[in-house]
Amino acid sequence: MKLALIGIGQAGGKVVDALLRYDRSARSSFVTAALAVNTARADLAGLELIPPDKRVLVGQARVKGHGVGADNELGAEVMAEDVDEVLAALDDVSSTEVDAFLVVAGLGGGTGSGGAPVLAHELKRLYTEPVYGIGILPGRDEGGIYTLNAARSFQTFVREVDNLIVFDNDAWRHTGESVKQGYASLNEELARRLGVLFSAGEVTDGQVAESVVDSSEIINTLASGGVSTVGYASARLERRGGGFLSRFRSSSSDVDDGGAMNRVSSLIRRATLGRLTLPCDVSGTERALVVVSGPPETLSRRGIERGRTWLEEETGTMEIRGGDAPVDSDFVAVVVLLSGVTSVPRIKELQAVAIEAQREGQERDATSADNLASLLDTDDELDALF
Ligand SMILES: Nc1nc2c(ncn2[C@@H]2O[C@H](COP(=O)(O)OP(=O)(O)OP(=O)(O)O)[C@@H](O)[C@H]2O)c(=O)[nH]1
Repeated sequence: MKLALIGIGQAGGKVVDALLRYDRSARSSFVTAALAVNTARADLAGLELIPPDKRVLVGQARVKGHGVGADNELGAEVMAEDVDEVLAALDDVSSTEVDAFLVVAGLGGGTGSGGAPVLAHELKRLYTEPVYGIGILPGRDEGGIYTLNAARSFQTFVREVDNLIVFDNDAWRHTGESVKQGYASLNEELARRLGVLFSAGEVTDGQVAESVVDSSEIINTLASGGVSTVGYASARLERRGGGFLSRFRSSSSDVDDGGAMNRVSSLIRRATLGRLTLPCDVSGTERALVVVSGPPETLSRRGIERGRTWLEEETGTMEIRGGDAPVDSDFVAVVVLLSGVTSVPRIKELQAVAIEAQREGQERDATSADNLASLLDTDDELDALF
């Protein structure tokens, strides 16, 4: 599947960099265009793989390249003011080369949190291709403002995109490690999962899949809308004698042997029941997609079928697509995309924060109205005196 990636804010830019790194190392070429947008000049300069002419500084007139300091209303305003500059950087991307747009942002800060929904809205207005979001939730230890930003931005972002794939930093923090210490490994983890998913169907090294996952299957799975989460599991392969290439010359009787079948079906279970990018109860899933990637002889169709049947029971949905993606690798990897998940404790928690913030805002407004009324009363009394 061919994607145009747009990373907004620091987290967004770094995740897009990580996706480019995956794309190059796996020689998968699912990235057609990659763009970084930020209000902070230094964050753009710190990126590695996004070409310098595809790094767009917005809000210069307002914040002079110094960032918006976690003010996501300001982040939204500067994006709205400078959105034409961002769209101009996408001008050379022909929509025939792109199957979808992917807008990536950390939802706890200011630039990405405020800007991503605004840009997604514009992209949807201008292009017919789907616009997906990748939203990164803050760690609980990052403080109230990050949680509040994420709570507000999440609600808007999910409305503006065709599907929001969520990564919860909090669920991925290693014990004793702050979220910041682990960013590089978190980004690599997310890039690996999305990389396997989106590179499915893109021909690598002339390998042909038995039952290809093409872009329309990814699009149909994500068409449930709402929120998605991604699971992953992999197994290292034992090298057989006769050198690396001999694995690709195995006879057809090896192709669907019991070992390969069990390996694939158990990887599908592990990917689903292991740590998801956004932990949730999988029984509230609307649609799912399974991608099994590895050397051709390890891609057992019966294993995929068995895994799909199990996933149908586990998720309660019949809308499960699946297929393989042959690659020259020492691993078999499985990605499970669970789309339209509804039973997500972390989202419920954020919604409660958003409702509470709205209630406090209304109370504050009501209190200021009361104060105003009492001031008016005083004025009336004063008027009465004179
Ligand atoms: N997974 C991941 N999360 C990140 C990364 N960098 C920052 N974050 C998270 O993203 C949120 C902050 O967003 P940033 O992207 O730094 O902020 P910004 O959008 O640049 O906005 P401002 O700095 O306020 O202008 C926090 O919750 C961070 O934990 C990263 O490289 N990977």
